[in-house]
Amino acid sequence: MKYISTRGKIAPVGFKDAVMMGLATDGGLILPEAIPQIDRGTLASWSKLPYRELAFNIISLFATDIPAADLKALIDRSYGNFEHQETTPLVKKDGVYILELFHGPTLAFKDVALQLLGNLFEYLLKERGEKMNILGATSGDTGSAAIAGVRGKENINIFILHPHLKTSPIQALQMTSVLDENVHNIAVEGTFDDCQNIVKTLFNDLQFKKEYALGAVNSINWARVLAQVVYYFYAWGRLPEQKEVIFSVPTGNFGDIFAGYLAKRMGLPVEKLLLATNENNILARFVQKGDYSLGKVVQTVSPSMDIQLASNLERYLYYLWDENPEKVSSAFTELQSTGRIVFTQEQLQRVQAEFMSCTVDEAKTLQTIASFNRETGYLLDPHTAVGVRGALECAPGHPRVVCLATAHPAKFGDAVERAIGAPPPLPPALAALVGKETRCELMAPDHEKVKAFVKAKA
Ligand SMILES: Cc1ncc(COP(=O)(O)O)c(C=O)c1O
Ligand SMILES: N[C@@H](CCOP(=O)(O)O)C(=O)O
Repeated sequence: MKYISTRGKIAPVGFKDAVMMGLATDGGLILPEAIPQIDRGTLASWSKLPYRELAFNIISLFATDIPAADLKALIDRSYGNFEHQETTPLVKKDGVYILELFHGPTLAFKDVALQLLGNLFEYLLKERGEKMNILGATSGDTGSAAIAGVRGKENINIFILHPHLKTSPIQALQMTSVLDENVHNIAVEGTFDDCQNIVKTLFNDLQFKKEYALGAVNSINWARVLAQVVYYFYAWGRLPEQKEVIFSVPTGNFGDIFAGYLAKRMGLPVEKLLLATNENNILARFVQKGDYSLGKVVQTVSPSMDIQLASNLERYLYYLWDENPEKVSSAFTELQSTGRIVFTQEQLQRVQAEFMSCTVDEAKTLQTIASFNRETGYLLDPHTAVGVRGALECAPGHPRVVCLATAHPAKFGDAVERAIGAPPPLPPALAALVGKETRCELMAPDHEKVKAFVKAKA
C-alpha cells in the first residue's frame, strides 16, 4: 500500500514513511492510494473477532511494510494497556448503543490511536536509529493521550500546545503533572485553532521539520485515523443484527468521523454518519447548507470540540472533489484569503447522502446528561452527550444507532455537576492527580516563540 497527499505533490510513500512524515511535505494530508474493499463474507467472518485480532486484520491491509509478527506485537502491547477486556465495549442504554472508547490510560478515545502510535514511533525510531521531537496541538484530550503514549520511550521529546485555561482542569492536570524531562507543555494564550495553526506552520517549515525531526501526533498523522477505523467495525460486529447502522459522532477536528467514513468506504454497512457539534458548528452548517465559513471559536461545556478549522475535512473534501488535488489546493488557498469554501448544490447532495448533522448547545447538552442519567443510571460526558442528543433528535426510534462515547465523564466534573447537581466520582487514575506538582510554559500564540522553545529544549 502506498500513500499520497491530498495536495498531490509528494511521491507515493509506504506506511512507515507516511507515519513519520505526519503532515505531508506539500502541506496536504496523507491518504492511501486506494481504499481496500471488504466483502460481505469477510465482514461476517470478522464480526465476532476479539478487538486485537480485528485490529490486526484491518491495520495490516494498510501497514503493508511492517512484518505481520511485529504488527501483532505492536497491537497487543497497545491494547494491553486498556482496563476493559473488550477494549471498546458496546452497551445498550435507552434505545441507543453506546460505544465506550474511554477505557485507555487517559480515559478518552484518543488512547485507542495514540497508544498504537506511541509504540509505532518507538519501533520505527529504533529501526532507523533516529530521534524525534513530537509537536502536537490539543484542545484537551490528544495532549494527555499522546504524552501517555510516548512516556518513557527512548529517543522522543514531546511538545504539546493547549489553549490556556480552555481545557477542563483535569485535562490540564493530566498533561502538566507529567514532569518527565522529555515532556514539554505549552499553554498558548489563544484557542485550539491558534495551537493547531502554529503546529501546521512549523510542520510546513520543511527545514525546521527535517533538522528537528518533527513527528505528528494529531490526526494529521495517518496512523491516528487508521487506528480509529477499527472500532467502527468492532461496534457493528457487536450489534445483535449485522444490518445498516447509524454512527453518531461528537465532532471537532473531523478525525473520528472521517475514520467512520473510511470504514463505510471499505464496505461497512453504514446508513449515515451523524455529525454532532456543539456551538462551534461550522461542520454542521457545512452538512446542512454547504455553508463552510469560519467563525470565532466559542468556549463550551464540551471544550475538546471547541474548534473551527477542522483539519481532517481536507481528507474528506479530496474524495468529495473526485480525488482532484488541484481542487483541494485551490480551495484551501481560497479558505485562507476569504475564510470560506463554496460548494455546489450537487456536492451538497453528495455530502448529505453520507452525513446528517445536528448542533447541540450547552443547555441541551446539560439537559441530556441529566435526563439520560435519570432514565438509565448512565452518566455521559458532555461530548458524548452531544452525540447522544444528536441521535435522539435526528434518528429517533432507529434500531441501530451507535453513539461514540469519546471521554469519561469524570474528566469534565464541572459540567457534569451543573447537569446532575453533583460531581462524578473520580476514578483512581484521576484522583491521584489532584494536588500534584505541575510544569507548563505560558506563551503568546506565536510560532516563532514555539520554534525557539523547541530548539532550546530538543
Ligand atoms: C472527548 C472528545 N470528543 C470528541 C472529540 C472530537 O473528535 P474529532 O476531533 O476527531 O472530531 C474530541 C477531540 O478530538 C474529544 O476529545
Ligand atoms: N479534540 C482534540 C483536538 C485535536 O484533534 P486531533 O484529533 O487532530 O488530535 C483534542 O482533544 O486535543
